[in-house]
Amino acid sequence: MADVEIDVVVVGAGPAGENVADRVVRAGLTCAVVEEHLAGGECSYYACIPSKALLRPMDLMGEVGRVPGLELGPVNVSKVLARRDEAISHLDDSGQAEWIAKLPATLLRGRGRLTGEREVTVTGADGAVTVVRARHAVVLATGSVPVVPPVEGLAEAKPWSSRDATTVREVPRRLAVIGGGVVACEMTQALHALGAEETTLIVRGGRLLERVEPFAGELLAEAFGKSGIDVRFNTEARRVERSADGTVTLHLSDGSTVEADELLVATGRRPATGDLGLDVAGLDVKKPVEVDDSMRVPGSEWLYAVGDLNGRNLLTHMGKYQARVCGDVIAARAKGESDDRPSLHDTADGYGAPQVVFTDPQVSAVGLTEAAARDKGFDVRAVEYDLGNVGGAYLLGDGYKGRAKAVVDERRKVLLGVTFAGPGVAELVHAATIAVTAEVPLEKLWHAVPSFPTVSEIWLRLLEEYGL
Ligand SMILES: Cc1cc2nc3c(=O)[nH]c(=O)nc-3n(C[C@H](O)[C@H](O)[C@H](O)COP(=O)(O)OP(=O)(O)OC[C@H]3O[C@@H](n4cnc5c(N)ncnc54)[C@H](O)[C@@H]3O)c2cc1C
Ligand SMILES: NC(=O)c1ccc[n+]([C@@H]2O[C@H](COP(=O)([O-])OP(=O)(O)OC[C@H]3O[C@@H](n4cnc5c(N)ncnc54)[C@H](O)[C@@H]3O)[C@@H](O)[C@H]2O)c1
Repeated sequence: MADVEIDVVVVGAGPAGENVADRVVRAGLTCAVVEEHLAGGECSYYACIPSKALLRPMDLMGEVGRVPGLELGPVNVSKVLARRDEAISHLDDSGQAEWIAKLPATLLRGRGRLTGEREVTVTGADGAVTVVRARHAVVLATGSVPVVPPVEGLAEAKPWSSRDATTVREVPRRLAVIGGGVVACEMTQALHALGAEETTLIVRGGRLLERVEPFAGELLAEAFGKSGIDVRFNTEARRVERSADGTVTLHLSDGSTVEADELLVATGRRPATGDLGLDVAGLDVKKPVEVDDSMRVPGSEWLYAVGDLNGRNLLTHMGKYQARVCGDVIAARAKGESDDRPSLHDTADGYGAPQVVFTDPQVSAVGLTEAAARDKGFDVRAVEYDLGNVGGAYLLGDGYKGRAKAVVDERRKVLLGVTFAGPGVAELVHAATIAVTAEVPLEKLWHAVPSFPTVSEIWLRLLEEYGL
């Protein structure tokens, strides 16, 4: 048994954990990062990167289809999958391991577990055990794992998780998907475009993307329907079975059945708290690890949690933001400096994280929806505008269809949230993020003149709708 003493120990080398290491090392501390699978985490190999690589051809097909004079050729699926494989480095993390080494930080391969105050025990694949003691902080960054609902026969039918969908080698001809959130919508559309001819989406509720403004899910459902994806709202799987020839049969709550070659379950994720030794710190393994705005566990001097594990916002960019706050605050505290500088508090999560759903139409949003703002007691006024009537959008393609909505705090005259749905709206959301998080008064926003003819002219239209 080897013992290591170091300033900071990070458990989990996903985007959040890696960024904590980066920040503490930049500040002059030493750091060890514990990783049991691939350095780079879920995002790099099984989530953001492969899903977006698979969605890009569908995105371009949509664009080309809207511009007369361009021809759409057949999709070469094997080349699309080969590009996906390049994007995920063929599931080889040596590049990331090198990046960690160059920080420099120490990569410890194995499963990390809290075994005492400031102590993590790492068990390698070969059973070798290393006990690592942190002088200043232990940061947990173990991410999240998919949830499989307790439906009769579902687990036995060996459904796909998002990992199977994003690393797909052979696109099933018949695909069924359970869920109506981001993973379900993105992967349904990607796989349908890549050859899943019969695609059925089984949605428990009455709409897609239930956390964003309703019009976004409605536009997406309309596009799904047009492209031949069969969306069944207000429907649940009651029983699932897989026959000897591999066919999966879903018995649905409305009495109908769906047959498919593969079934993707995309019903959300839960924090990866299992076997992490959270009891050592008196924490409940069934819940996300609660943290304060410096990402520290309340009541602890040394334990922090960043990324999906703390349940604030399950998004890579938010995990990395939290990691920057966390790494910097650990360094400040280690040096006896003030930990009260503005950059040492997580305020962005509180505004409502920016997010892009890379479907066609894309959906991008930041801040609060109108309903959420009203629930929080704000004095709200919301304005909407049809994106198809914006010159820059119209020029992007015939029949451009989209919508935007701004939610205004009437008392302070600032934006609480903005949502866009339509082709190519991904890049619009950062301007909205600046307006929302910097609380730019509408009177000032009026002077941020959008270029003509760009889709950004939507800003002018929304402000005019508001009455400026
Ligand atoms: C299909 C899909 C697509 C997505 N697309 C996007 C997107 O486009 N944009 C976006 O912002 N977000 C996206 N997300 C969400 C994003 O993947 C996560 O928010 C992000 O990966 C969280 O980062 P993390 O560092 O907290 O955790 P992870 O990336 O999950 O990394 C955690 C790491 O910890 C390791 N680990 C776990 N337990 C232990 C242990 N006990 N010891 C040692 N190591 C351990 C794991 O092996 C893993 O490497 C997507 C998610 C899915 C499922
Ligand atoms: N582009 C992106 O930013 C992106 C892409 C993919 C995933 N993600 C992140 O990953 C996380 C996980 O995504 P997700 O789509 O799995 O989760 P989600 O929470 O977004 O959606 C889960 C869906 O499953 C449904 N559901 C839950 N339990 C169910 C049950 N028992 N039966 C039937 N339906 C059920 C919900 O109603 C919801 O529609 C999200 O928080 C998301 O932010 C982000």
